[in-house]
Parts: sequence; structure tokens; C-alpha cells
Amino acid sequence: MTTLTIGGGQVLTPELDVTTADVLVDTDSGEILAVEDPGELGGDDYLDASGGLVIPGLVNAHTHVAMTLFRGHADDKELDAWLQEDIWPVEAELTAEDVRAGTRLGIAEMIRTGTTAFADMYFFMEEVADVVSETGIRAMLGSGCITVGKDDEEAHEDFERGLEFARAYDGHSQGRIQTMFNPHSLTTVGQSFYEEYVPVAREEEIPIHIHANETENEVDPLVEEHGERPLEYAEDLDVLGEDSFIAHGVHVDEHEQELLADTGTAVIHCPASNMKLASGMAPIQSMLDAGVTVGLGTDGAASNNDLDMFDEMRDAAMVGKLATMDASAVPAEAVVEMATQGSADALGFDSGRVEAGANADLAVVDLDAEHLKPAHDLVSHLTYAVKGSDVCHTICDGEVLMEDRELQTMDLDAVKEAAGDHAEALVDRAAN
Ligand SMILES: CSC[C@H]1O[C@@H](n2cnc3c(O)ncnc32)[C@H](O)[C@@H]1O
Ligand SMILES: [Zn+2]
Repeated sequence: MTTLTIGGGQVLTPELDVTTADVLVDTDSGEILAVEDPGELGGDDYLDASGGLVIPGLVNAHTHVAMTLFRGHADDKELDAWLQEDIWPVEAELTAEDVRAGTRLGIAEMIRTGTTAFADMYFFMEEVADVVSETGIRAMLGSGCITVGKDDEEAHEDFERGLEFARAYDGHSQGRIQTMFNPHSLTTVGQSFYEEYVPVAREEEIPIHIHANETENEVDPLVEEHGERPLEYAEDLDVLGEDSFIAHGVHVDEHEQELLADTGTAVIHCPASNMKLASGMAPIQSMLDAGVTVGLGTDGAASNNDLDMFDEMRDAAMVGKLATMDASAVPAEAVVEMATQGSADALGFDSGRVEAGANADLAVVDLDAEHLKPAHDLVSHLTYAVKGSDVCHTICDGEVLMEDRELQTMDLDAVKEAAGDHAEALVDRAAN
């Protein structure tokens, strides 16, 4: 067994207390072995966390990571126009190499801002899995399935591809990759496809993740067509359950919130995307009160426009108050919980807490910057004041992925250059 001590710093406990302690990690199994008083732990290697706060690595529970290629390509439009006029036309030109380049860029950004795990729904997922494998991050991956605009044969191929990917890659990269089944949404996938494929996913115990209740434009026609609320329809299709999580959940009524809580379905809150696309303000405090598991996600970089979970945490707290006109709603503690344990629970990862037995997925926040002084309350700082650039070390599965702000598994300059080249060529192809 090889061990690493992350020492000399303060540690955020699962109860959200801050204590002075060292963290011992088994770099072979990727587990946290102990959290003890300073100087008590041995360890083959040492990572200096002095002046820093060791926190659970953040879990970005909903994104489309290769959409970094479209950052700034299409802004200031609502969801339907944005997807149909700008995003889907360029996505139609995507190649496997584009997705590889965009994924590398997104993962570099995530590691540099303290994210150690993410859930990704996209195209060319074998490429995404390869990049996850080479960079050392943890991920829940699924190949997105859409039927709208496709003939029956193409739509079936999409679903078969989605299930094949989930079967082939689950447990890949020493267990860092887990897989899911990703019908895109309740309106972009026909009912017969849910009826045909959800039982297969359930039978094979493949988790289900979809976009749901994101905009009124999506909810209203669905209610008209099916005579019930979207999540009632989802419940009829067996889409809800312990092994399911939905992205957005902006327009959910009281009964739908009860359904989420009763079925154990998690919601992934994406506040920046919801604000930018003017989708609405999710009733997060109400869902927390109802007992719903809530995680946090950035959505893709084209609707955000970054993958920095600290930014997302601040947005979650701010919009939570605005939505309720109650400054005590969605407090700092709830937000830290959302970005760590909440997201990890939604994805089924044993991460999100600095505790013996959990995955050694950690980030160290350097507390030296002027915007972090004074330090009355570090949980408040994590939500309201820390920036992604304050992260100095990132560790996933016991492996140091960033040390002293230097990526250890990626050549950042090469990644940025390749992504720029791919993005430019892709947008040109789509325009011609
Ligand atoms: C089938 S792969 C995923 C698909 O989802 C698109 N997408 C990106 N952001 C959103 C969003 O906020 N709501 C719905 N769909 C979104 C992405 O561009 C891919 O086409
Ligand atoms: Zn999304």
C-alpha cells in the first residue's frame, strides 16, 4: 500500500465544521484512510495544505462537457431558440476528435476549479470516457438519446447505442467511470421509446438521467398532450426512482415535489443555465424542505459560460433567495451540501465527504487571497467568496491531479490550443 498525507491545513468535516487535521489517503485503493490531529499520521508522500482548507472535491452533477467548444458561440437566447437555431446545427457537424478536444478543455477547467467528479450526457461518449481515463477524474457518463427529428430506425439506433455504451463502460478506469441511460427529455423523446427502453434500463440496473421541467414552453404542451404534469408522466413511464436524477426541475408543482421525494429521485439544480436561458427559478428551498435530494450542476459551458462549481454555488445561494424573496432561503450550508454530498448521492458516488472510507476525492482551497479575508466563517466563504482559481491542489481517487495549481495529467497549453482549433473549424463547417 502507498499512502499520501495531505497535511498542515484545516479540514471541512461532513458536519460542515472546520477543524485542524491531516488527511491520510491510500493511493492504491483511492480511499481516505484517516482524518487525524496534525502530525499523527505517517504517509509515504506529503502534500502541503498549510494555509488551506481541505474540502471534498466538488461534484458537477449535470453537464455536457464538450460544449466548452461552444462557449460564447450563442448567447442571450431562450432555450428552444438557442438549441434549434445555434447549438443543434453546430452539434450536427461534431466529430469524435472535436468531442475529445472539447472534453479535455472542460476537464482541465474542472480539475483546476476543484471538481473531482461530473455527470456527462453527450455524443461520442467513448471519446469522453478515454479522456476521463487519461486525466484521472471520476465521471458518470451516458450517451444522449433523442428521437425528435429522426426516423424510427435512426431513433432506435440512438437508443441501442446509449444502452451499449452504458453496458460496455460501467466500472471502466478502475471504477472511476460509471454509466447511465440518458433520454434527453420528456418532450424530445417519444413515449414509445420510453415504454420500450426504460424497462431494459431498469432490468439491467442502469441509472436514468433526463432533462425535466426546465421551461414553461416544455411543460405546457406536455400537460396539454398527456393531461398530467411532466413528472406524473415520468412516474407513469417508470423514469422516477432511487436510481434516477433529473436536471433542472425548475417548474415543478407541489405534487411533483412530493413525487420526487417519495420516489427518491434527485434533482440537479443548474442555476446559471436557468438564469442565462431565462428558464426560471427552481423552488430549491421548497424541494429541500420536502426531502428531495438536490445536487448542483453547471449544465454545458455554452449556457453558463464556465464549469466553475464555486460560481455555481454562489449563484445557487443568490437565486434561492430571489426566488423566495427570503434571504434565509438556500443558505451557505445547504449550498455546500448540494455541491458535495447532494451531487455525490444523486450520482451514487461514495465521495463528497472528507471521512475515512470515502473516495479520496479532495480539493485544497488556498485561503490566502484578499477576497477571503477575514475568515469569520469558511462555509460562508465556500459559497459566497471562494473562486475556482483559489483551488491549489486537486486529488481524485487518491491521485494528485493538480499540485500548486499545475495540472499533473494534462498539458494545459496544448489542450487550449487544440480546443481553439477544433472549435473554429467546427463553427466554420456549420456555417458553410
Ligand atoms: C443528447 S446529448 C445532450 C443534448 O442536450 C443539449 N443541451 C444542452 N443544454 C441543454 C439544456 O439546458 N436543456 C436541454 N438540452 C440541453 C445539448 O446541446 C445536446 O444536444
Ligand atoms: Zn443539460
